[in-house]
Amino acid sequence: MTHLKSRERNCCYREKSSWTFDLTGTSLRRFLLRLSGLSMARVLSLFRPQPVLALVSRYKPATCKMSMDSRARDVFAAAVEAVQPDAVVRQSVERKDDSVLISGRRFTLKHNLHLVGFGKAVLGMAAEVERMMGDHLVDGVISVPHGMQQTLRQHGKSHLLPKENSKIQVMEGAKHNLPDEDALRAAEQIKQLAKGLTEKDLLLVLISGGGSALLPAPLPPILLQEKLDVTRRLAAAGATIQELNTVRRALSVLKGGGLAKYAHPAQVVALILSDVIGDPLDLIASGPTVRSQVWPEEILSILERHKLLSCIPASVKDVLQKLSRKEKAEESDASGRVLNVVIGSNGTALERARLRARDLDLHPVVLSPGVCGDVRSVSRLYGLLTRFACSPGEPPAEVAAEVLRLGPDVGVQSWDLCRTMQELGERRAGGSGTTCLLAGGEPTVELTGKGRGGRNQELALRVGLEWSGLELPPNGPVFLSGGTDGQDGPTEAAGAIADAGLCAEAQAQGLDVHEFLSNNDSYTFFSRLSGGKRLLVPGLTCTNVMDVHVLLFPSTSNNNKG
Ligand SMILES: Nc1ncnc2c1ncn2[C@@H]1O[C@H](COP(=O)(O)OP(=O)(O)OP(=O)(O)O)[C@@H](O)[C@H]1O
Ligand SMILES: O=C(O)[C@H](O)CO
Repeated sequence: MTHLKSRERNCCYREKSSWTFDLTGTSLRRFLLRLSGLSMARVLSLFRPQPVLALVSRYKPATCKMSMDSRARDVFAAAVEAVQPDAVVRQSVERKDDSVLISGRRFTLKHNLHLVGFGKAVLGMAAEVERMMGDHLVDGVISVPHGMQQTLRQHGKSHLLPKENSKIQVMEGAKHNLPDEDALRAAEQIKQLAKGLTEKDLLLVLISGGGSALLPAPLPPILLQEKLDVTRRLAAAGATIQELNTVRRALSVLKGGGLAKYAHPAQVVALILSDVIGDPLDLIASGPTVRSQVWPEEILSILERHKLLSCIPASVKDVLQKLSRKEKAEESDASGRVLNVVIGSNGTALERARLRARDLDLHPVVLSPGVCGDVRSVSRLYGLLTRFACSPGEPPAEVAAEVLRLGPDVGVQSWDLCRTMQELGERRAGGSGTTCLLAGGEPTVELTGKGRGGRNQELALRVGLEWSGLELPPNGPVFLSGGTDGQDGPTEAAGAIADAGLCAEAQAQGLDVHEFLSNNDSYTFFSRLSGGKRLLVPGLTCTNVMDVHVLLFPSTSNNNKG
């Protein structure tokens, strides 16, 4: 590897880190040939459809010096690859002769398997289930985002599509992540499939983020439009996903355990790719396989908190009144025949990112998979941790105190903050090389402007701003924030990368960081800055476990070595 020219090296890594390159291209083959000394035949055999990063990661670039930016991108790509829909199914479902093992339980297959699914990642999950189960799969219906199949084909991800003549009916709907008539029809089909099952049947339910919008079934007499209005107003008023899905559950036929009830007496196994902090089963896609008690008072208090009580439709009030009357009467024993299994989460992504960081000769430190709160507080946290990790001299005591004070605002426990600061402190004192701080979660942005952006790009920009006044090593730090679904808000980017020179570079190019921030225009900012080189654009990833943050700190004792 050492004999590769530096331009060629950079080119290889740029391609690898953005993991969208064309595998039929020649540059990666050349790279592998030179790097590994493998025969041409062996290298060509590696170019079968398989996860790109897994392929490249076998060839650890031991002596090659990647830029900080490339390493951050590479670690993010590894995080996303760990939660690819087909991979998470393969890792959690084991087919053994005529049975299937899931989470330590064995289920007998007798051409009795049925499948339903809803969410942004279930297409690839369903395709994998069909491949594994063969003839035992009798039928299936999945509800996926509008345009998903076409997009997968265009992105060369046909392996995530069910085969031709598949037994699975794919229904697309919920344009812009909002329930619509198409999604309503899909929900009805799913309900009918579940309703027809007997005790001999096994129903696999595939669930991932975006599932709530893809499985709308309002309780009569509520109309779809009325339910949509309520959830839309709640979201616009800043309701949390917990509040939003608590309300959705109460107003829905299938959410909050409704689907499992319809499938009774069949055995139900739900495979869940979590996109909610803490992986709460009853909230992910509003928990269609998790029986939950509805307390009308709770719903009313959520609506009151967001000043929406006066504008809820009569049909919603009607349903809430009826619920309070027959609250207990409706309990069913369906839950005894239901197994809910989380098969992938932000934690899964962070764990793979940690391993990849090690491969890249970084020293990984995992902060938490539960970072939330306003991006201003989160960027403040990362600014403080940067001072703690790499400002010259001993970190002032007030930095640690402020980090701990911020904990509740950003959803991170004191224990995790202390452990992280201890590790960063030890690295400061003795470690050489680069530290890789990893975190995940879903911060929020208070939208006040009319620009284009997303929470990841806004967070990266704010971290760059935090760093602008600090005295930092010349070769770092670098911060990457990216949405694992490949889309940050309504933009083509998944996120962006910041470094300590970001603000100065912006100023030199006539871009006013504060102006872009106050207009929530982070995408326009990063697109204009240096030809968009700091944007993270992996394209559609077909998965979703919230966001991943990668913060690289160069060693303070070794500033010039990176
Ligand atoms: N101009 C903007 N600048 C910053 N953030 C924005 C902007 N526009 C939208 N957002 C944020 O983007 C988020 C919506 O993004 P997105 O469509 O990726 O949904 P999501 O929350 O990731 O949904 P899911 O979990 O289903 O993927 C909201 O948190 C919203 O505040
Ligand atoms: O679909 C939903 O409800 C959200 O993505 C959370 O799971």
